[in-house]
Amino acid sequence: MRLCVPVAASTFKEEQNDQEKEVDSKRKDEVLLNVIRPDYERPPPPPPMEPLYELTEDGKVQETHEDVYSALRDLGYQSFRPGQEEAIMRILSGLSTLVVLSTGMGKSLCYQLPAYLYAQRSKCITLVISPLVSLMDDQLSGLPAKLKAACIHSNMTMKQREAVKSGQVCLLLLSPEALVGGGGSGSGCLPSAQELPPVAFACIDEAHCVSEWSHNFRPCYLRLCKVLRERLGVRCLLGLTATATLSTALDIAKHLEISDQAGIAVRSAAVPPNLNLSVSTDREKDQALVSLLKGDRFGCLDSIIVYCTRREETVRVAALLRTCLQGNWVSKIRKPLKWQAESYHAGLSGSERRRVQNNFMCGELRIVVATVAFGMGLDKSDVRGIIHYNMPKSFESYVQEIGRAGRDGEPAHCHLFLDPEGGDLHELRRHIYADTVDYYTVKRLVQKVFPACKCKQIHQKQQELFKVTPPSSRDQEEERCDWPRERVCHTHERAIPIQETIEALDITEEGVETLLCYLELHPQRFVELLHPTLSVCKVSCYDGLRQLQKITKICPPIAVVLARRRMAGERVEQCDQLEFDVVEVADTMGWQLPLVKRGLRQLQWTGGRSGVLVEFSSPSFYFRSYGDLSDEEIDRVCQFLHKRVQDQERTQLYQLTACFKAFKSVAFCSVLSCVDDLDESRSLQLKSLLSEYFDKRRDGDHALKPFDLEELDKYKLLDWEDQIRADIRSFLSNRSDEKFSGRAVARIFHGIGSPCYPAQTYGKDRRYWRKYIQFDFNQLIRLATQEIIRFK
Ligand SMILES: Nc1ncnc2c1ncn2[C@@H]1O[C@H](COP(=O)(O)OP(=O)(O)OP(=O)(O)O)[C@@H](O)[C@H]1O
Repeated sequence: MRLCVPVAASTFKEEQNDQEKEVDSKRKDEVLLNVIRPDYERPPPPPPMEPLYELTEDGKVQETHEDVYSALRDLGYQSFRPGQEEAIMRILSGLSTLVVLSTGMGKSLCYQLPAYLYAQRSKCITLVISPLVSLMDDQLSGLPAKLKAACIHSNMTMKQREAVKSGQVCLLLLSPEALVGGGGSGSGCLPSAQELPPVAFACIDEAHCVSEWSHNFRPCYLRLCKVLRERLGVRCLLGLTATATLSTALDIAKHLEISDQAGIAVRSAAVPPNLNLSVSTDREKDQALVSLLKGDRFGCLDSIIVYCTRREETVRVAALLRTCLQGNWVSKIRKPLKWQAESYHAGLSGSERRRVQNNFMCGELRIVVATVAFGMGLDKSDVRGIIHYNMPKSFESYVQEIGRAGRDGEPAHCHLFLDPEGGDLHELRRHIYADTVDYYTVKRLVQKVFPACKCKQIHQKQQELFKVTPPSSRDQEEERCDWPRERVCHTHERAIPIQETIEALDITEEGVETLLCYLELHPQRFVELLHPTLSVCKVSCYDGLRQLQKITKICPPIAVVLARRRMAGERVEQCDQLEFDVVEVADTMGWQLPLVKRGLRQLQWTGGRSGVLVEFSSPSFYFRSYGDLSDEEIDRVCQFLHKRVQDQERTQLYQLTACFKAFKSVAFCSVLSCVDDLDESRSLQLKSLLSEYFDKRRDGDHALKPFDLEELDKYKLLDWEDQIRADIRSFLSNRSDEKFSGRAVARIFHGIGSPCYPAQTYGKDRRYWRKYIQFDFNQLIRLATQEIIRFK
């Protein structure tokens, strides 16, 4: 916490002496509560590294130097692929850059070559932030021999850590979590900025996760750029992604602070030319799939991935294929039956998943029937076919998934089965609704995030004390403008327990984190997110009451906790155990949390084993937030958050619907029209629809026009309203001892599990679970809310 009351650190000692002189205990408590240490300043980040090449006088990137070509040869390549040279020269000139290139087009070289050249000039390191820890080892082994690299993980040996610190590696791979949690906060595994060699630049792989408008926004990614700049002093950032619409690319560029148009280095065609695409709307999908795999186009292909949305379906379809493709000859050799098709999903054990993946990688397994869990970072260049048994959730996902075929540039085939009734559409809409929250929930979270502080009263008292005329004119002026330019409160550190919040609000951890991120992204920076921490401290004194009194004298945080309890009227003399929110105590005192925690832990060891046990528990969201927001401002914050959630929902519905319509427009009624020959013109038509989608700038108008959705809703709520209401009433009376919100009921009728209403429990009652999946979710909420009110 910043200063609330200007009392210097030395004053604390004086006040402590006062305590020892046994002054009136009430006075002591007040003193303790007002003790503030000077504000803690984080060590400044190291200065950014000088770029290898200066810009020309007119601010342009220089011509490519001979050193760069020679480095290219050192890494085993003869020439650049499109886009690589521009991106590499920008990074070597210290300019942040975003590279949007299809899968397999060679994005990795854009960080490998500059990392190599920077490390040749001086001892330095390049950070590569990659989302999947499980893939890092594969990534390491695939690097050119000349690049010394390491990856950060929790079980790194001392020797490996030392190698990183002493600059023996030039590339360091790490997950976003390892970065955001490390480098100064003390909780991650990345050495702090002071221990690391200078960072040449940082590369963010899968950079679309940075954009809140992306199909795959990950809250942790948002904090990356901030941490890289503020803690590690990195100025030059390289973003890599294969799937970003122009809008998303521009948004990522904003996060990377790329100001010039040239910063978005390359945008290749959304779909590589060697992929041949087709779509069909067969009613008998199983039969159609078997016909496709027996036909001329797919029958001779060796490596095929079939994507399904649901895990159970992957198992069923794999079994179907094993049966139906029995005795079917494939291209080169007749494979033993068990290698024909296997399923893969995140619910399988690690060893089972590895077995399937390895068999597929070495060409012994022909078909993997998988959920999207399969294929991320798959380094198999000769996958020849991708079949979507269900529709993907967006164009981005589609492009990413088909991009796993034909990475060697040879022709590959992709087919999508589209449910003509829109069944997949309803299934996918459930996932979107699962993430949304209502205004009431938003408000409850906001109240937890911005509890009122006393800064305003203290400030007013100070002004009265020093007879400062209140700056009424300034206040009035501030009232007129949108938000106050300066706040009396300089924010406080707070923690809200993760599990308790999830249960109280019935939102997932990721959902809460996303809302907190939106608050951080707001121009007012309402919160500053810190790495999650254990916020509850329990101190137990085995030697009884007197021991607690004794440690009060040597541990100011304990003294503060007791003082506050005494002031609240509690009889603390009887205590031999204390439990408190350590974040709140540290904030009240203006002390750094790690210092307070360390001090408390040391109580266990004062003079050998002390008979004091100190335990920390309750993993919590940890952040700084204001405490002086007025009621009206709190309402505005809620409105802002709720609108953001609704916009996000509309964007995703837009993407989903746009996807469905586009696929439908190029679909054959039956797969038989494309089992043997490809219809080139329809394949090109779909590619151009995809390009149009990726190139179109939506200028914040992500919203779906209402009629777009209604058009797709075959089932009109009005025709079914009485039946739905009756079912809601029956559900409520069957569970009359439980409390439900309209949203909770709508989720159950859509088959969406949530922390308080899990699928494992509520999914068992098939009378209600998933019953009205085809109806509009928001209308179901409305009906359910009305019935709940009537039911009361
Ligand atoms: N300039 C080049 N000349 C020849 N081959 C190259 C060149 N650049 C990259 N490659 C090769 O292209 C293949 C794909 O490269 P890379 O893995 O970097 O693609 P990517 O765009 O990162 O793909 P993904 O999106 O799947 O991660 C690799 O085998 C790599 O060696």
